[in-house]
Parts: sequence; C-alpha cells; structure tokens
Amino acid sequence: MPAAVSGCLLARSMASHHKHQQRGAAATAPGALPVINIGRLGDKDPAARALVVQDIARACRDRGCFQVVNHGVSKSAMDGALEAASEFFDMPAERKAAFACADIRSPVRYDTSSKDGISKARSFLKHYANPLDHWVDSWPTQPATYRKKMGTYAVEIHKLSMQLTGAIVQGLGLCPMHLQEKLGAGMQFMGLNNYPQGSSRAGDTVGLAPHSDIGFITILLQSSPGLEVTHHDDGGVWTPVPAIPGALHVDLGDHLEVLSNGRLRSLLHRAILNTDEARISIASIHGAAMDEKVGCAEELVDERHPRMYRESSFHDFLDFLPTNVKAYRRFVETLKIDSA
Ligand SMILES: O=C(O)CCC(=O)C(=O)O
Ligand SMILES: [Fe+2]
Repeated sequence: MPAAVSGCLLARSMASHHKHQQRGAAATAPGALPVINIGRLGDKDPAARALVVQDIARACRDRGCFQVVNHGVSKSAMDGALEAASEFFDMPAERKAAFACADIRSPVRYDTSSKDGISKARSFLKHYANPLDHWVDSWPTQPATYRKKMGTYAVEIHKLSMQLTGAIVQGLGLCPMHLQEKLGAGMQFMGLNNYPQGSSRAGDTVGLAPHSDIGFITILLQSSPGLEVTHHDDGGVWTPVPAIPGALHVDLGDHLEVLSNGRLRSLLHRAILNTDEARISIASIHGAAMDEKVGCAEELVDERHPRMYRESSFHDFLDFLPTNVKAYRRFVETLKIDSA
C-alpha cells in the first residue's frame, strides 16, 4: 500500500478513535491499536514476509489484537456481507424467528437477547460456515441474496484466517504450517450482531457483555465503531477499536492462548451501543473441528515453560457456556492446570 494511503487510513483511525473516546471510555490504554499492512505476507522474499510476521507477533503479544489492511478480502465481499446481514435483520420478526432455537449446538441460531442480562438490545444470527457446501443449505433463503453474499465473504475470510494463523504460529517460533490442516478442516463459526441505536438517557450503553472468543482467531467486520478491547495487562482499561474503512479486526481466542502455552493471551472484548446510529458486526471465529482437542504445542512446553493448560475442544466450550452466565470467566481460565 502506498504510504499516502496508509497515512490516510491511520489519520481516519485516529479521528474515529478520538470521537469514540469522548463518547464512551473513561480512560485510554497506552498507544493506538496496531494497524498492519499484510500485503507482503505472501511475498516470495522471506525477509519481506518476516517483517510482517514480526509486526503481527508484537501485536499479538502486546495487545491481543490488531487490524489488517491490504488483506486480499475484496471490498465487494465485505460490502455484500454487511448488506446481507442488514437485509436479514430488517426482515419481519416472524421470518427471523424461524431460526430461533434453544439448542446452542444448532448450526443456525437466531435470538433477540443474550441470557447474561446485559446484552439485552442485541439480536444475532449465528451459523457454521466451513466447509461452505456442508452448511450453506441450512442458512436463510431470505433475503434472496443472503447465501451468495455471505458465502462469498465466508470463503474469502476463511482463506485470510489460514494466512493469518500461519503468520501467528510462525511468530511463536512454530512451523507456519502448524495449524493449517486443523483449520482447513476446522470450525468457522459466524456471528452476525445487530445493535440498535443506544440511548444514553435509558442507560443502555453495553450492547454485548465482555467475553473472549473460543477458537484460534476471530476476524471481525464492523459497520461503525462500537467494539472495545482490554488486554490482560491493560489494567481493565477499555480501548475502542476504530472502524477503519476496508480494514478487518483480528483478535486472539482462547484456543490460541492454550496452543501458545500462555505466551499469548485471548482478548477480552465487548460492544458498546452507538448513540448516533445502529450498528452491525460480523464475527468469524476460526478454530479446530467440533470434537478435536486443542492442547499446548509440544514445541512450547519445556522445563522453563511447564504445560499450563488442559486440552479441550469446541464441544467442551459449548458444554461450559450455559454454566458461565452469572459470574463470567474466560473458558481458558477453567483449563489452567493449576486452577483445578
Ligand atoms: O459487535 C462486536 O463488535 C463484537 C462481536 C463479538 O464479540 C462476537 O460476536 O463474539
Ligand atoms: Fe466476541
């Protein structure tokens, strides 16, 4: 990306960051969140790739998240996904209710409020996406372009997830191929979130309660700002993630913390309601297959770094979820070997 474009993106990011800060957060964590140009990740020159890997490694270690630009996901796929989501949520309640399901294991699920008592304003649609052929027939047929638009986005994002995890594990000193097979055959769990415009008078400011995601990474597309993050050493200070046009936000999930044997931490995040506009976000969670156990990478366990976490699967996480409503704990906390 030419420097001028990069500068422009950063300037917008800062403007949006400040606007958002004035509106919500009480204090700010040090430094802006990293925005990484990953255009040279696929470069034949290993030195060019290494520089990007280094930036990603630093962002993962210090912030637990970063945004990517020049990521190869087309603008038309990103716009199409937001359109499909917005058209879905605009449908009459009865049509959406056809996807309501009490079983959190259902491959497609619509709901109007979360059970935590905090995220009351949000409605959401969740569905599996990888491999697309296997799941797409369970997706909504209305709006008519939903499957096409969301499917195109899902496939492009899955490809990006493979590239990013390749770089992240390389940054941990592992072979870039370390997770590729597991991810290729793994879960892609998409969560489409619809937040109405918030009203500060009514005091409804939090759209989605603080949590970390399962999986290795989450790639998130947001229509406007609202996502806030706090990393383990941020002292509980929330940092708004600016909505940079064309950028995608990436955050680390519980299974990456496990795989890295604690060298990386999963990211606590939440969504704030915008007082000036409604908002849509599309989270794509990338992990191993439903029943595949994920443990610490053997290469990262030695005498100085004893194994910190028990193995677990996505399935184990789903079993844990209903037990984690009142006093929220990151799933990964329950896997700590000394926490038993
Ligand atoms: O709306 C957002 O920005 C956050 C969504 C999210 O964290 C999720 O769906 O897991
Ligand atoms: Fe999340």
